[in-house]
Amino acid sequence: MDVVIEVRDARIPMSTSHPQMDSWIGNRKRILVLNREDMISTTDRNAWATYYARQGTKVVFSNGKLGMGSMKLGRLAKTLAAGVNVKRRAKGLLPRPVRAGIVGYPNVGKSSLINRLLKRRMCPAAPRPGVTRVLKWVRFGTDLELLDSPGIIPMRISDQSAAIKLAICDDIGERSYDVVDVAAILVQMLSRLPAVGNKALYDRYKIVTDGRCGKIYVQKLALQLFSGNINQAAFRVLSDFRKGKFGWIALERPPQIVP
Ligand SMILES: Nc1nc2c(ncn2[C@@H]2O[C@H](COP(=O)(O)OP(=O)(O)OP(=O)(O)O)[C@@H](O)[C@H]2O)c(=O)[nH]1
Repeated sequence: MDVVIEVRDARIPMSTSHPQMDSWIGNRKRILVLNREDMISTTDRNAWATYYARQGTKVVFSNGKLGMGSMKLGRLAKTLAAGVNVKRRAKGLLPRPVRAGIVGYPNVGKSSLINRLLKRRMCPAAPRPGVTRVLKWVRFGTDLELLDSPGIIPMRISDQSAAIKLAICDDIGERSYDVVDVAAILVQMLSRLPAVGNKALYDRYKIVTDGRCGKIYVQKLALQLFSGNINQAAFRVLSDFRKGKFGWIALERPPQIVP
């Protein structure tokens, strides 16, 4: 690969950053993509844009569902890797297409971004993690080749808070977490987020939060809507969050900015 396009979930850019990514990328050029930009607020987006600009990191915000950002990504990849063909020409070799590898956690939108760029459904994309299973090269025009890759997660996620956020955002498989525990933590997180708070939870479910125990809240929701089935209640809370029923909000803000 001449350039690596690392895709992260804009709702959780830190938790979707693989601890080994830097060592894998080495000296290759990198473009950081915060996908799902439609799932965060403008304030969140600006906070992340400022943070990365201060670090001197190139970042592209994108929407893999509608295509925003994909053309910019293609252009940037070609520009960053232009040096490849300068070197080839100097050696008397013919130019070749620039090779850009798209990497990142499962379900962050890698395949969707490629499909949007190509304006064709070349790579399978679906609303669940683990859809892409093999590496696949696809050609974009005459001068860019893109590599779609299966989502990668660390063997062990030692940071529990990151693991929970990955579960909440549907970026890891359902079989790897307890849906009730995760929904209970989500209720607590939402009740503390200024952009959501207890009122938004009450408006949606007509249940008052005690601000401490998310599990009791999910149990109450189960009794109210699902004949006591706590799993179904937990799924409802998670799916409401993922559908933006509490508003579009990031679960992570840049380190130096207090949420
Ligand atoms: N709302 C929204 N949905 C998106 C966006 N990008 C992708 N999606 C949706 O998210 C789901 C997952 O997208 P994929 O492109 O399959 O994700 P992936 O990273 O290739 O997933 P793996 O195959 O698990 O590695 C699909 O249902 C997409 O339609 C986005 O920017 N916004």
